[in-house]
Amino acid sequence: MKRELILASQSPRRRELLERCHVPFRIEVADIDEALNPDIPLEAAMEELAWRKAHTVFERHPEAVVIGADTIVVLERQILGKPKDVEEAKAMLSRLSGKTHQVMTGVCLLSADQRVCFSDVSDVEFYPLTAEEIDTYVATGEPLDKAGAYGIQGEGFFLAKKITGDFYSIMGFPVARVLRALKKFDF
Ligand SMILES: Cc1cn([C@H]2C[C@H](O)[C@@H](COP(=O)(O)OP(=O)(O)OP(=O)(O)O)O2)c(=O)[nH]c1=O
Repeated sequence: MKRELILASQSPRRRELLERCHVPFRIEVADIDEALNPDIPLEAAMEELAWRKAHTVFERHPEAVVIGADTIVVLERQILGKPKDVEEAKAMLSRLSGKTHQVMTGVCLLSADQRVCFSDVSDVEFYPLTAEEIDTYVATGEPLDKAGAYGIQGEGFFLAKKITGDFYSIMGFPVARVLRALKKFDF
């Protein structure tokens, strides 16, 4: 039996990257509390959060294959999520300036008979940023819906000096790894 594929994400980046896989899918957003479990290692907590997103939608469609994902930025063991306003975006970028941080993405694929969850970590080194560069970038509006207040794929291209890891995972979706994991599912 062929199953329907559902992406449980409102992220336009995840939709765009899954579209590259040439597999039919639709989107249904899981509106959940995105708090991370502080009692387990961060990688495991990211996988659990991705699982919660996928499972919320899977409960409504138990015949489907559902994908959930979540992305955070980690600087010196502190988590940077999405900035709540322009001031917080500027503060986040000032903290990231001249340093190396991690971008962690948790992914979970779920069906009635299978569950594949993993997390993927990349290192990103930023150039030292001037206050003017930060102000100009924040004025584009791009940082506000993004973990760590930047989008490497967009106007934020000028921030990073070095990336070690999967570029697409930094965008929010390690698409090659997801496609490989999807091959185990019948849909
Ligand atoms: C670091 C970084 C993050 N991001 C984005 C990816 C994610 O959309 C966002 C992190 O927020 P998430 O909570 O992972 O995702 P979301 O709220 O956009 O969607 P949903 O919860 O429904 O799945 O930051 C970029 O687009 N580029 C980058 O370089």
